Amino acid sequence: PHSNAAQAVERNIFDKIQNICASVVRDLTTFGLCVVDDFLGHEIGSLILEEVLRLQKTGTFSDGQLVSAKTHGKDVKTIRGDQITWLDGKERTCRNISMLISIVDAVITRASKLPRNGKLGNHRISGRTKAMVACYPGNGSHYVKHVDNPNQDGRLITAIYYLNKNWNRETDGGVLRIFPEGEFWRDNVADIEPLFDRILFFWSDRRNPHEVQPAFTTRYAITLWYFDDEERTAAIAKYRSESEFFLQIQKCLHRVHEM
Ligand SMILES: Cc1cc(NC(=O)CCC(=O)O)nc(C)c1Br
Ligand SMILES: [Fe+3]
Repeated sequence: PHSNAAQAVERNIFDKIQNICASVVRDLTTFGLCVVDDFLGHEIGSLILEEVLRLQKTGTFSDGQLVSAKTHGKDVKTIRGDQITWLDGKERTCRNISMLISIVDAVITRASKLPRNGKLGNHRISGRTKAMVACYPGNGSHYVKHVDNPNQDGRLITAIYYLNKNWNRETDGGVLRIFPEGEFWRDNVADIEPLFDRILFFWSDRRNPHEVQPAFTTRYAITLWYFDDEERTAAIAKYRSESEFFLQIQKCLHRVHEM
């Protein structure tokens, strides 16, 4: 039962989705990345943040990966890196995160269907990963420079929604530094602050190596990866045949042992 106010919010958001799609297509095509601020508005953004904080309190986050902090080349201590949990958006306790997911789905789906546009037009996007909710503990943990999809695993677009109020890069760090390929960028980098209610889209492949600089305040983000149909189908087929291949090898080795 939607109240009039909720209906008004929903209409407002779907209006916003229209013009966000156009800028996503234009910016992805031109710059390889797209930043949209004030994506859902303060109220809905805060509801999403509350759900993430509740998830963290109820301990659903995995223990962050252990990263060794080196000083003068010596492993001095291992610190906890980002803690993550995966949501498919159907969880009853995460209605607002589910709404975020369906809104980002709507943006990506519409953007991929916009008439005659850049590279996005040639891609059919019909699937995505679950939503990865990440929390950097703010103990100086960072994320090393990497490419999300270096070997054609099917992921075309990375979408990251940030939840950090009053973020100040000078004191809090945690900037996402992207090293975009492409004419426009030359040797420049794109420093993206993980600001509250900001969403970032970028090509997941080698066009966008990126790193998270050390964060000194707890840093939350929700990431979705959208699949290019063709590449994903091929990746699954490849994976199946490879695992089939390794199963054959194992059987042979097993027989050898039995001889
Ligand atoms: C687990 C995992 C996390 C990330 N996250 C980022 O790159 C940080 C983006 C940000 O929070 O600004 N990337 C990959 C390829 C994997 Br796998
Ligand atoms: Fe990444």
